[in-house]
Amino acid sequence: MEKKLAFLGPRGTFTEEAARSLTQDQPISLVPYPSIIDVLNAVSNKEVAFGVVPMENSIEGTVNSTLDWLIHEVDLPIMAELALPITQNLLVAKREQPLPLSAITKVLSHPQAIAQSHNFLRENLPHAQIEYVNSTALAAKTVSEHPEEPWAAVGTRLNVEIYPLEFAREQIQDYSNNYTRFVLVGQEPLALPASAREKTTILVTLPEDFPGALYQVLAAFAWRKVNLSRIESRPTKKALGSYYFVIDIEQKMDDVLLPGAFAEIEAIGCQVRQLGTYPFYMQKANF
Ligand SMILES: O=C(O)C(=O)C[C@]1(C(=O)O)C=C[C@@H](O)C=C1
Repeated sequence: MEKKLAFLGPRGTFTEEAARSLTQDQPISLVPYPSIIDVLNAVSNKEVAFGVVPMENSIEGTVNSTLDWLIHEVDLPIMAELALPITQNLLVAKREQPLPLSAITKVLSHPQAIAQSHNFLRENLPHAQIEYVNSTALAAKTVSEHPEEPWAAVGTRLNVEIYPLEFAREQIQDYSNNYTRFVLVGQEPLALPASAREKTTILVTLPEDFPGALYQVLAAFAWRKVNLSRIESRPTKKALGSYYFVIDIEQKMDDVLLPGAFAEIEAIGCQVRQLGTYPFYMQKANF
């Protein structure tokens, strides 16, 4: 039976692009889900074997719902990561007379996409109301279904091929070097292409009232010359001021260095949980 992969839908999201790229040529059917949480729950409940969700954007930072759900609500390994170049476009329903920017009353999109285009929107559409929705493609679909309304969506080029839409303006993101990292999670192994870069992500909980604990955690990696590429704190949700540290390590899990570092960190009273050890891919931009 063909395996299924859940992605943040509807059709036409950046997440769909990432999912297609990660599963090229494999007999896997892609199924859209309405939210990041629905994707992760579908994998966790074994409705589908795999899921792809956004994890971090180079302009706006971490997608908190992804990280928090992986930490608190489901226990799914990260199996791969893909960084995709992101270009945002202003899309309007196809009509006989083009809609001038000054006539647009409402702009719909995902909060990350709006945040990536703040300057453009403030300068060109200062009077338009902003409406946040679950994905860029949902915004695009909604705008295409209401051609009578002077609305616009911020989203991918792919939407113009899927829905009856046209470009009001192309490439409206505030910074050209805009990337989003997407992660593949799953319940079973998947054959993935080899990659020159591998990563391991861990979650570290510090003991209370231990001065210098974070310093010691970092020291365990530093003296082993293990490269870290991200350290992020997220609330444990148990008390104000209590945090987890999510750490990305630039190598895959091995038998010596990382177990040694984790044992050293645990010896000072920290807890270490592995969120995944996986290949990392990066798609080149043609901005
Ligand atoms: O709405 C989409 O198209 C998504 O795939 C989500 C998402 C995100 O959550 O960051 C993905 C990439 C872009 O950064 C904007 C939105």
